Amino acid sequence: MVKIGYLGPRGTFTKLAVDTAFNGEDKLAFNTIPECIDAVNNEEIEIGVVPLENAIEGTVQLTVDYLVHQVRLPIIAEIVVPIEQHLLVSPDFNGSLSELAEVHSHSHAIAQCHQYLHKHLPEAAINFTSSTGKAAEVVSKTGKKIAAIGNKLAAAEYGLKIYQENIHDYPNNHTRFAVLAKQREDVRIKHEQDGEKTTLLITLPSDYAGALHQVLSAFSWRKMNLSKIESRPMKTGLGNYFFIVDVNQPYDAVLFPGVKAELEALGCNVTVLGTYPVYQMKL
Ligand SMILES: O=C(O)C(=O)Cc1ccccc1
Repeated sequence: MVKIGYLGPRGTFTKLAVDTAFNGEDKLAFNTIPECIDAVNNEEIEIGVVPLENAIEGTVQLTVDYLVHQVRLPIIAEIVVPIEQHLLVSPDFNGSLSELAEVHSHSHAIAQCHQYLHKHLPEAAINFTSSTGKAAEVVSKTGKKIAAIGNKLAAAEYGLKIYQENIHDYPNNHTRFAVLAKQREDVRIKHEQDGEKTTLLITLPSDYAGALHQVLSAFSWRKMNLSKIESRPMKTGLGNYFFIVDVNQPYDAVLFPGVKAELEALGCNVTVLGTYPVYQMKL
C-alpha cells in the first residue's frame, strides 16, 4: 500500500487535506515539514503532503526553502482546502477570554488570527508550535487555562471544546498543499481536477536595470499567464534573490523550452519544480 506522510500529529489542516484527497492509504504523521520531505526523499514513504501557501499569510517559507535549498522533490499535485480557525480550550474551562493566559498554534494560524488576538486576547502569551494539531495536543495534556488555534478535527481528536468559532481575520481563507512524490503513478487523487500549473525556479545572472522585465516578457509575448511570482533570498547575501513563478498551464514541449532557452540566453537559470493538476477541495 502507498504510504502518505503529512505534517502531523493528528488533527492538522494537512491531515484534513490528506483525508479529503486520498482514501484508504497508509497515512503517517511527521512532526515537521522537513522530516516529511526527507521521508519521501529517503523512500520511507511514497507521498508527502506539506502546506505551501495560505490566502491570508502567504507562502509557507519553510516548505519552499527546504524544497529549493535542501531536497528537490517534484510537486506532483496541489490540493486547495478551505481553512477555518477556531479557538479551542479544554472541556472543563468555563471562564472568560481574559482568563486565558496562553494561546498556542502554528505561526500561520496565529498570523491568520492576528486581529482577533489583538482585540480579544491582548494579554495572552503566544506560543508557536510545529502545527495546529500539536497545539491542540498541548492544551489537552496540560488542561490549564490555555487555548489552541486549530480546526474541528483537532477539537474532536483531542477532546477539546470550541470556545469561539471562525476567528480568522478574513473570510475566504484557503491553503494550498503540495503533494510531493518521486513517482507520479503513486499519486491517485479521486477528484475532478481544476486546471494545471507549472512552477519554475528562476535565478537572474546579476542585478541590472530591466532584468526582471526581460524575464517576464518571455512569458508575456507567448501569452503564458502567471498566477504567482515571488522573490526569495538566495541566502548568499543581501540583495540576492531567486524567483518562484507559477504558470497557469501544464509543461509542454514547445512554449516552456522556448522560455527556458530565451532566459538562458540572458544568463538566467531555469528549473521546473513541478507541473501538476490542481484540486479544489470542499470539506
Ligand atoms: O498546522 C497545521 O495544521 C498545518 O497543517 C499547517 C497549517 C497551518 C495553518 C493553516 C494551514 C496549514
